[in-house]
Amino acid sequence: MKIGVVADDFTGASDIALTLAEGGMPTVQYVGVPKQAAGPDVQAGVVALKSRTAPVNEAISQSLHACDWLLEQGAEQIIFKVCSTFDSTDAGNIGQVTEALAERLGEDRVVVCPAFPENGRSIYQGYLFVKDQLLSESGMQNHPLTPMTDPDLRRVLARQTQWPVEHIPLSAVMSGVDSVAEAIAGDQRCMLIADAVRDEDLVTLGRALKGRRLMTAGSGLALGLPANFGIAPSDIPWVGSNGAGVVLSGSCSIATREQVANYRRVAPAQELDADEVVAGNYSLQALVEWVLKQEVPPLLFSSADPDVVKAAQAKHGRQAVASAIEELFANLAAALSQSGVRRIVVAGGETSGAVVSGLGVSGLEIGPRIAAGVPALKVVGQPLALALKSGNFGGPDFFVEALERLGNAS
Ligand SMILES: Nc1ncnc2c1ncn2[C@@H]1O[C@H](COP(=O)(O)OP(=O)(O)O)[C@@H](O)[C@H]1O
Ligand SMILES: O=C(O)[C@@H](O)C(=O)COP(=O)(O)O
Repeated sequence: MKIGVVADDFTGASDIALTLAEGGMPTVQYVGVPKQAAGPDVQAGVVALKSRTAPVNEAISQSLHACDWLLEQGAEQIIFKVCSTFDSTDAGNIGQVTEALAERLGEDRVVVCPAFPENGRSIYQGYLFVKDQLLSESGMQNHPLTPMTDPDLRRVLARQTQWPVEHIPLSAVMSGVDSVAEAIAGDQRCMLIADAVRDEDLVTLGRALKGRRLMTAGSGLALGLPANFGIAPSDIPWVGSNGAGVVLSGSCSIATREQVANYRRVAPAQELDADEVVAGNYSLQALVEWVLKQEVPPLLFSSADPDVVKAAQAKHGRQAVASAIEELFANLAAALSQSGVRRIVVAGGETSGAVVSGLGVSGLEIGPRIAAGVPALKVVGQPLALALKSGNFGGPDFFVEALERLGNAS
């Protein structure tokens, strides 16, 4: 293994796994820290955790455990994969986990760069933009678990770490590899938010990071890394899994809500109401039976507008409602797969974490892209294909495209 990734959620893990696989590295996504060694051919290992919203100490211990396993597999470089919208709260935990990993790896100066231009996430003057809007005006200010209300990543990160936070401006990045290397060099330990607005900027940063032990990043920064190991881009083979399909959507992000609205027009759909979920009023068996009798892959969704989400949270508590919905999706996925469903499209990072845990998956083979940041996935040892879609990724017809892609041969 050359590159090891500690990913703070499951959609994020498959996002960066796709970038590394497209970059030519045989890549496997692990679900949690494996008990056994990685296969001898794996060049990039991505350990998917569900630590993004975990308490700081738990996130640190899970991340260190993952890092240690990756180092044991021979990883020369560790990426702490965080969200391209820097999803976190003032309590953490990107800063604290970065500190802990840096101490473990003996790294004093850590570049932090969540930019992902292909999906509209760029960083300029330390501010994160989503397309043409500041992060805090992009809809992410309404996220159910990690509302992002401050677009200045230097301030956001400074609230999560004792380390000084510095900045690598776009002018330095555009000046090339040497100028970035100069900005990274220094005696004082710090985290450096790096500007990047184009893929070329990420490639420059990636080249300047050759030999560094740690970086904290979105999937974009991985664009430039395989080349540091002399590896060239390649096509990813795929043999799809045909059979019954379903879409499970627990994401309340803007892109997902549009995808839900569109898919409802062409397929049977059932909304899962948060109050009813918390009250335990849904029968798993009835939902499974409903899915199995549909001719077109149906949609089950709890995705709702911000005012509906806020009302449910005020009534039941933010974490309680999220956990109840995640548990229902996890149980549903397990029951559906046991009943013969072979293609599952999931929308939402936390939701994906719950679903994959419910399915009892240990590893995922990375297939070709369905959309930027979203690969087709094959479950190791099960006849099941998955798509784990980040809340804000994918075009308006993503669910149709994903179901088709999962079923097809490449
Ligand atoms: N109707 C709802 N009310 C309150 N919380 C919800 C509702 N639907 C989903 N959630 C919760 O919101 C969170 C969405 O997060 P996630 O799945 O990561 O989506 P995204 O990828 O858009 O961030 C999950 O924890 C989910 O259980
Ligand atoms: O970097 C990204 O945006 C994604 O890879 C990611 O982490 C998405 O998280 P969710 O939006 O919570 O799915």
